Amino acid sequence: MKEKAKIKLGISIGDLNGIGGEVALKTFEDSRMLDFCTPVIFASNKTISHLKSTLQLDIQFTGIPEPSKAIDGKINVVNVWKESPEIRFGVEEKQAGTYAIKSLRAAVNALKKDDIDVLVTAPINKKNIQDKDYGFPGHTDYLAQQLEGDSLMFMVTDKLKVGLLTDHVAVKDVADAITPELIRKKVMLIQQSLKMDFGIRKPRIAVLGINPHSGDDGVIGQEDEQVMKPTIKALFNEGHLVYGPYAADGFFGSATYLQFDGVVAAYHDQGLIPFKTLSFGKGVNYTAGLSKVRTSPDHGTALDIAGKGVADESSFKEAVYMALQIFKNREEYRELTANPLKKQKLKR
Ligand SMILES: NC(=O)c1ccc[n+]([C@@H]2O[C@H](COP(=O)([O-])OP(=O)(O)OC[C@H]3O[C@@H](n4cnc5c(N)ncnc54)[C@H](O)[C@@H]3O)[C@@H](O)[C@H]2O)c1
Ligand SMILES: N[C@H](C(=O)O)[C@H](O)COP(=O)(O)O
Repeated sequence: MKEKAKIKLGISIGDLNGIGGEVALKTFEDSRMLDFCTPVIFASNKTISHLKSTLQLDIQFTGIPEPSKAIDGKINVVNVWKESPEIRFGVEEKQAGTYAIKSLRAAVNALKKDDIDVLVTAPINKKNIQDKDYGFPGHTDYLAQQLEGDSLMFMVTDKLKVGLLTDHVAVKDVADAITPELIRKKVMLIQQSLKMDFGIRKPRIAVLGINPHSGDDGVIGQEDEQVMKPTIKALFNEGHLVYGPYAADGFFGSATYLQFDGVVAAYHDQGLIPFKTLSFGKGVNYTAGLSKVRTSPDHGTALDIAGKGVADESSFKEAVYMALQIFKNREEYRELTANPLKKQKLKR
């Protein structure tokens, strides 16, 4: 029987002065990882050689002329640039951001052309990536523009999956941004992702309130009364297993989150502080809702430890596993939903 082709996993290298290259390469120091996928790193042979020797990494890689030529069983490197940009670990500077975006653009182009199947992004610095051609606060917004679908910032582990109503939005703009339409759209994206990407048939979803104590019946702000409650009730009445709004502090403090398959947080830090506190190093940042799969570790560029060889690659490894699992789950979901009768097993 013909062996199924390995999933091609693209990697954008992130900020060159940060820990992205280190955690990505450390992940593939364990050659067993090549049994699960074929990695394709978007950077250059010289840059990867430099990282390898400076950080004393035990990897072998192969330069390939283009992503479609990736070889199974190898760590493939595409030459996105020919020059050797200086790597100055720990330094926040424009040049590192420029190369991060070159790598990301090349990887996303390959993803769109199906030269790679999934993408794992190493962290970028939001300030030094800004220029006239790239005006996004992070990967999520760029991918939303480049790929089909509506994006959702979804932070995931086995036990906790937190999706955001508003992601890279300034706190002063959060309340105005949260409308019944937005809540409905994001809740539906979370529900669909839990079904299609994580194989949960009837997901239970909790929504967190915007204000302290979900507003205490209108004593502290009106948003929970006027926007959150009626929208959640309407969704529930339509048959969706959506509950809330829950006061965020007690919800996490009492571990109520364990009773739900997904949690909807109103804004970035409401969701990401508990998420990272509970699972830093094991969590994955997944961009749900789009036509292609992109994951990322749960940390940033960590300039304070860059180049020291002490960065922990666990979350990057989880991001790799999760991208592969979601890709497979989506294939299975497509098969099942394309012809639901075909797969049913008759019980006699
Ligand atoms: N996916 C992404 O591109 C992404 C994600 C988060 C933050 N960022 C960006 O990264 C930059 C720095 O952000 P930050 O300082 O808030 O967060 P950070 O995650 O980079 O660092 C926070 C702390 O955690 C430590 N840390 C992070 N990853 C680690 C690892 N793998 N092993 C050991 N220690 C680790 C750091 O040393 C630091 O002390 C910002 O520009 C931010 O926007 C990017
Ligand atoms: N909020 C994300 C986190 O803390 O992990 C991070 O900034 C990355 O965002 P993008 O995936 O949009 O780059």
